[in-house]
Amino acid sequence: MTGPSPSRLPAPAVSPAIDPSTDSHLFLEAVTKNFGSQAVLKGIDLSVTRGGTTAIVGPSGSGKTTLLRIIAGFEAPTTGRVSLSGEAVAGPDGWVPAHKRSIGYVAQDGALFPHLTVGQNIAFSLGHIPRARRKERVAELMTMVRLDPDYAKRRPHQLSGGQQQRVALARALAHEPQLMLLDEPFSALDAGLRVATRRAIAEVLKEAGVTTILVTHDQAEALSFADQVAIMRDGNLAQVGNPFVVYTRPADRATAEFLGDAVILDAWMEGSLATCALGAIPVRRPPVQGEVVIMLRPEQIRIAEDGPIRGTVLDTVYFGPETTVRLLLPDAGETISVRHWNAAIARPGTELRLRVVGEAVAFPKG
Ligand SMILES: Nc1ncnc2c1ncn2[C@@H]1O[C@H](COP(=O)(O)OP(=O)(O)OP(=O)(O)O)[C@@H](O)[C@H]1O
Repeated sequence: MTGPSPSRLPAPAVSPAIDPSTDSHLFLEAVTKNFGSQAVLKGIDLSVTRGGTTAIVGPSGSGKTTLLRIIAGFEAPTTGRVSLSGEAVAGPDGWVPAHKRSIGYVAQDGALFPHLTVGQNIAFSLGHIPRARRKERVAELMTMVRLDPDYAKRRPHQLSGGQQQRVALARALAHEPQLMLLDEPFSALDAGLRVATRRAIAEVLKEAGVTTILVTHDQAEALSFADQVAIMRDGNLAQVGNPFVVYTRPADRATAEFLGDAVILDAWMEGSLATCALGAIPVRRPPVQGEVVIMLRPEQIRIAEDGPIRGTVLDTVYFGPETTVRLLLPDAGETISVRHWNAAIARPGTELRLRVVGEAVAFPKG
């Protein structure tokens, strides 16, 4: 058995002191926030690249909105620093008020003025340009967010939820912010509209080259929208990384389970192989040797006629494109869930053969 060498230990998910890279647009350093005796943010370090898209995702109450409000300048941090393009905007080195930070903000419900028309809502943020130019600019902004400029005469309630969110985005884009903050802007939309609106808004912001931060509690939204995902838990960032890395190599078990379905199994780590109910599975950079728990995503466990592992179907849940199949592994006495496209493959009691593809992630036990 080979012991873990220091070089094989995983790098810390969030380094304690991130250097602001030259293209860093937003830089947070050890940001904390207390409300009375409640510590809501406990030391946030985050660097956001210019023109990049970051999603802050986490369970309700983890501090996401508070962090966004600190970035916007609606709240001051208790300790720590916030810099925009290298300039201190909050903390001991300076304070720049919200309206001078070149930041746009789109709230969950869009917060449009119901008594104004769509055009007037958008023009509300156009005080800086001559009156004669405003109508034309409203039409430009509406085209930019893929809305028919004829809708300018309508009132917000005469538009769909997704269209209203695009108006809110157009209004937020009107003063040409360099940074756009989106606070759960899609959560009130139904599933289909949500995906379409999300895609449209992501495209608009990318085309405009606006750095974007999206707050969401929906992990699929975070993974699909952003090029950097920051997972927030209980006032800390549990992990920051690109969507593929955080999904396939979560920093800890809670992050693994938050980001999607996870198959968690007890295992014995020896070298780079973890022996568990599914056999010996390769693990990249095992954190320790001996007793561990390992994590696989359900899509890594394939139903295959020649698979080496036996599983007996306990039950299935049908989701349309996919069926979740719960299986008992009789040799190990453990239960796991896998996914398969063919709902007809598995009736309770059927014995299936399984094969694991790819690597598992191991976490120290306990
Ligand atoms: N102005 C405030 N005064 C006192 N407590 C506050 C204030 N704002 C937020 N909190 C508390 O801070 C904690 C984090 O709230 P926050 O809204 O940042 O969480 P969140 O992750 O955005 O949650 P959700 O997803 O439910 O919106 C909560 O316990 C909340 O009650």
